Amino acid sequence: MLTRWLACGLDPARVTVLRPSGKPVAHGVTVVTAYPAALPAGTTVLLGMKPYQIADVAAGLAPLLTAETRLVSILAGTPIADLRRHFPAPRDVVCAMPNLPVGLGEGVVALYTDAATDAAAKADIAALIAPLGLAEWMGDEALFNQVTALSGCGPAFLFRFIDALSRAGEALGIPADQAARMALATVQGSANMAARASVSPATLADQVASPGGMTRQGLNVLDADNRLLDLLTDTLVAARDRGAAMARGE
Ligand SMILES: NC(=O)C1=CN([C@@H]2O[C@H](COP(=O)(O)OP(=O)(O)OC[C@H]3O[C@@H](n4cnc5c(N)ncnc54)[C@H](O)[C@@H]3O)[C@@H](O)[C@H]2O)C=CC1
Ligand SMILES: O=C(O)[C@@H]1CCC=N1
Repeated sequence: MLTRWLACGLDPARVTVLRPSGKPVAHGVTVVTAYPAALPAGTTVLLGMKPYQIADVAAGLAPLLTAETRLVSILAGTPIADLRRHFPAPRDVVCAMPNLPVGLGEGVVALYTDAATDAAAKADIAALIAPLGLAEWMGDEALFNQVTALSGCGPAFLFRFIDALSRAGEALGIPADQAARMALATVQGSANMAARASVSPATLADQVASPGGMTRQGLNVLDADNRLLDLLTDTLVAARDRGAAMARGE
C-alpha cells in the first residue's frame, strides 16, 4: 500500500513506520522501533502487524490514540468490535482488506466501517484507498471474511492456477520455460480482455469454444459435476472459516 501511495506522490516525510526490526522501508520514510511520546494531530494509524499481535501492539499504541486519530486495520479476521475494544479512543475506525496487487494500483480493497465513524472520515479514507485499485465498501461486516477469502487471498489462488496451467502444459510435453511464459501471458491477456469486455467471463468462455472444437472438450472437463466451481467454493470456504477461527483467537 505504501509503495503505491509513494508512487502516487505521497510525501514520504508524512509517513512514519513502526517496525521492530528497524529496517528501512522507503527513501524519506521515518522508521522507528519504539512508540513516540505522542502522535501529531490528524494522524491516521494503519495497523499491519499479524492479527494475533493486536493485544501486544495495543498495550503500546492505544494510550497514544485520541478521539481524533483515525484507525485503519488490515488485520485479517479482526472485526471492528475487537479493534474498538483494544483501541477505545478513536471515533473513526475502518477495516480494510487489501490484496497484493495494490502495489501496482491494480488491487482490490474491501472496506467496512460502523455507524460511529464520521462520514467525512469515511470519505477521506476512501480517497486514500482510491489509488490502490478497486475499492468496495461492504454493507455487512458478516461478509468480511468471505471477501477476504475472495479478493484478499485470491491472488494466491490465481498464482496457483497459473502454476498449474503451466505444469499441465509441461505434463503434455511443452518445454517448462515456454509453458510458464505462455500460461502467465494467457492469464494476463485473458484478465485484461475480461476487464474490458462488455459480456461476462462466462460468455467469453463460450466465445472461445468453437462448436465441436477443442475448447469445448476442455470446458466439459472443468464443468463436469461443477468440478471447478466446487473446488473454488471449497477453497473460499476454507479460507473464510480460518478468518472466523482467527476472530475467536484460535
Ligand atoms: N499478505 C497479504 O496479502 C495480506 C495481509 N493482510 C494482513 O496484513 C498483516 C500482515 O501480514 P503479512 O504481510 O503477511 O505479514 P508480514 O510478516 O509481512 O508483516 C508483519 C509486519 O508486522 C510488523 N511487526 C511485527 N511485530 C510488530 C509489533 N510488535 N508492532 C508493530 N509492528 C510489528 C513487522 O515489522 C512486519 O512489517 C496481517 O494482519 C494480515 O492479516 C491483509 C491483506 C492481505
Ligand atoms: O493469509 C492471510 O491471512 C491474509 C489475509 C488475506 C491475505 N493474506
